[in-house]
Amino acid sequence: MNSEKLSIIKIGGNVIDDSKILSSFLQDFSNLEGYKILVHGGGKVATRLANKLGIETIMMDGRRVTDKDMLDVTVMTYAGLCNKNIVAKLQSLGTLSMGLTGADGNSILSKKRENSNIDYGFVGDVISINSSWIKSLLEIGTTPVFCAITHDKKGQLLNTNADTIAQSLATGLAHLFNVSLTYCFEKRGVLLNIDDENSVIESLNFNYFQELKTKNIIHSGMLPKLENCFQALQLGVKEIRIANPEIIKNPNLPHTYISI
Ligand SMILES: Nc1ncnc2c1ncn2[C@@H]1O[C@H](COP(=O)(O)OP(=O)(O)O)[C@@H](O)[C@H]1O
Ligand SMILES: CC(=O)N[C@@H](CCC(=O)OP(=O)(O)O)C(=O)O
Repeated sequence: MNSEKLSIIKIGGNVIDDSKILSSFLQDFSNLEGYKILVHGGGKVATRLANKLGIETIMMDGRRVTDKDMLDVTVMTYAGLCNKNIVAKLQSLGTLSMGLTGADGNSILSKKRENSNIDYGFVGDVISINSSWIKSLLEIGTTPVFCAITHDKKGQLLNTNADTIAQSLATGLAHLFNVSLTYCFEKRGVLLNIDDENSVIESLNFNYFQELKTKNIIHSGMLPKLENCFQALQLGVKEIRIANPEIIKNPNLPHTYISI
């Protein structure tokens, strides 16, 4: 194992949607030393665009049901609008970055979801990542910026939850780097009371997660996020945090540390 540190940071739709928060985050991300990868969602932006086009949004357990029309919306939004805006801003900050879908460099291979009670449509579950290619990008000084689109290597693009993309990259690179994974969103961390920013759960393990899920204290988009965290820990990722984007600049701010 290479002891070199790799920081994988994921930002969600609410961060991307607020230009002030996004700019401030990208400045901090640019200042971050060492190997790094940015993963972004953009669910909120896709929902808004779909709405403008008269396409209904259906979310099940925090995941988007993606028919052909919705797939087009998500590809345009995530791989186009969001990804290219972020990459352009990073270039302006002096970070040599490259925007990628999973099809680019065959970097993230996935499989259309089957065997689910719900027909999610064109939603992909990650099978593998092209870790050696991603490593070489990092080694030539490039910062990859991944969006939430993958492919099946048969010519089909698939919509994949951005939290899962971050987790798959983290686990797929854990044999090559000392990986830390940070999920940034609009709140300070996982909260005991969603309306109280001061109720951050500082440490969350799997049993406590199950308890809070049963009590509906953790729900919606937080469910796939945490499921991804526990999977990543089992597969060798060393450090996982859920936090506000401010954590990048100030690691001592309250946040949620995930453990098995
Ligand atoms: N206990 C909780 N603490 C914090 N957020 C929670 C909790 N339970 C549910 N959530 C919801 O999860 C959302 C984060 O998930 P999601 O929207 O998928 O994140 P992202 O912005 O990273 O895409 C929060 O905006 C919040 O509405
Ligand atoms: C299958 C699935 O749910 N894909 C997500 C991908 C984007 C995403 O994850 O965006 P956030 O991080 O902003 O939520 C979606 O289309 O909403």
